[in-house]
Amino acid sequence: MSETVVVVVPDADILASAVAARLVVRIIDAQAERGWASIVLTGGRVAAKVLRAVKELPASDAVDWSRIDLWWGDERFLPAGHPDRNETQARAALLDALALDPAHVHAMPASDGPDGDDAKAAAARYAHELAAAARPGSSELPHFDVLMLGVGEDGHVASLFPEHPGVYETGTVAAVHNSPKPPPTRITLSMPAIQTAEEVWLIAAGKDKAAAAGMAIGGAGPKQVPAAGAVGTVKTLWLLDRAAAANVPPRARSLR
Ligand SMILES: O=C(O)[C@H](O)[C@@H](O)[C@H](O)[C@H](O)COP(=O)(O)O
Repeated sequence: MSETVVVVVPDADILASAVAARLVVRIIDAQAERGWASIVLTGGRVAAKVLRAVKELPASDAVDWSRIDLWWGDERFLPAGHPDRNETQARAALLDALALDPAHVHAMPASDGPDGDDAKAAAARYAHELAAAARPGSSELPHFDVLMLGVGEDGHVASLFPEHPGVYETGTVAAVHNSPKPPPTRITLSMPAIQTAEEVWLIAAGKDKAAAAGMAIGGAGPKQVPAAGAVGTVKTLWLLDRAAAANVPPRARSLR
């Protein structure tokens, strides 16, 4: 049974630093335990702050960045190198400064890639890439030590939006059209894929996220508030600043 822990820190800057420190330790532990780490990145402003904080963290030098798989939970379906792509922003924030093995950095396809502007074909390609790295006992997905997610004001995670077709996806990867958050076309892990991660970390800062965090932690339905469905097999971690935690029931809070 997965446990849910809610960690509340004073502000967005401290949140980014705290998540960065937690991520580095988690990667180091995974590499000590399994010789490898597998992390799923996300997009958005908070995620970029976290990655920048990792780059500034001295302990990041304790990570063997050649022994890690990086995946994405979603991507804006734009040409390679487009500044709005989550991959572009992650590379600028951190990845280009690391001695990563390029073969283990699994960016989602771009709209000028082998499938052109066919987002459905590009989603299928990423599903195939995931399956090719599947862990023992699974035919479709690798082991994910940590899957990070930002949280939208409407309660979306990755590119799974309230009552949008993607939240009904039963496969591992879906194409998203007419996204409520621009750009309109995206690729996203499905909720069932997200739920295979050992730990799911939901990271949100600011008062505009308070409603979504409060509803998700308070037990809202995952179709209406997708963040409510983003749970890990071992742990679900809500990492919030005080403003985003304003609606979280006190009983749910734990400063661990
Ligand atoms: O591609 C995206 O936009 C993200 O994957 C999206 O799910 C993001 O994480 C949330 O919208 C939160 O974004 P902010 O942290 O910028 O509010």
